[in-house]
Amino acid sequence: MTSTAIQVRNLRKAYPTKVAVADVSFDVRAGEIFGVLGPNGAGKTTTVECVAGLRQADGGQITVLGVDPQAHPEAVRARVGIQFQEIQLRDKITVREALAMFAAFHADPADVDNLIAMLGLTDKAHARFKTLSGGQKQRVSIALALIGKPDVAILDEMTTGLDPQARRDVWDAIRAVRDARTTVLLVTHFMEEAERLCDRLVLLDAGRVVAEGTPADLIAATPEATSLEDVFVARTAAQTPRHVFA
Ligand SMILES: Nc1ncnc2c1ncn2[C@@H]1O[C@H](COP(=O)(O)OP(=O)(O)OP(=O)(O)O)[C@@H](O)[C@H]1O
Repeated sequence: MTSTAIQVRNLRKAYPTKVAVADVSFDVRAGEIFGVLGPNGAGKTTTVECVAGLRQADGGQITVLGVDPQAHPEAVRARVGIQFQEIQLRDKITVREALAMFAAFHADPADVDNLIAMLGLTDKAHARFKTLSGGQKQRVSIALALIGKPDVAILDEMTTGLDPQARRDVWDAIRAVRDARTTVLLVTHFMEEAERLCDRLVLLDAGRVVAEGTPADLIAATPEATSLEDVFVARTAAQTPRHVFA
């Protein structure tokens, strides 16, 4: 039987001027790649920040690996790897040094060189962080999320700024992570990424769930849709596909 890694029930989060998450519920099964999709401002980042215990929700219940991240954020963060959109590292540190430094914070870290190879950074292992391209820095941030061998990895816009080949390399790496039994919660704007990579996904719009299922199920359930992008346009208030990539 497949177990549930993450359960979100009736999540609500309002900022002083905006209800970011009105009512969001979904289940993520252990060992799957689960996507959180939606137009700009749909509440994706706020949702995953609440799941990670980085933000206090106003209502609803969340469990991650059986633990409430709102009540016990430290316990959840010990088992969850989070990719930060902007990583701050000293300019002179090398890729390998950075990963080794973060590995030292964990009792049973991943092998630094394997992780570097998995993310296609072997020839940059001894390069200083400041000399890396945006895409290479992005891959370092993914490696840092995985260094503690987390049971759950939360990746927010992980391939933004990557060229098509680098994006495909990262997809392969994420599949390898999933195949090694890590559950992956993925926020993405890229419909092709979601279609190819996600086992299941939830589509948010204006802080609510408008669709949930496998990419194939969602396409089949939407009249005249032949791609996830068609589903996105049909089910959200996004006016044109261009909005998706804004
Ligand atoms: N700290 C904050 N204070 C006030 N409003 C915020 C804050 N963070 C987010 N918001 C607003 O809440 C809404 C949801 O934001 P959130 O970042 O969760 O959406 P998102 O789906 O991740 O958007 P994007 O795709 O643009 O990153 C947006 O309207 C955003 O402007």
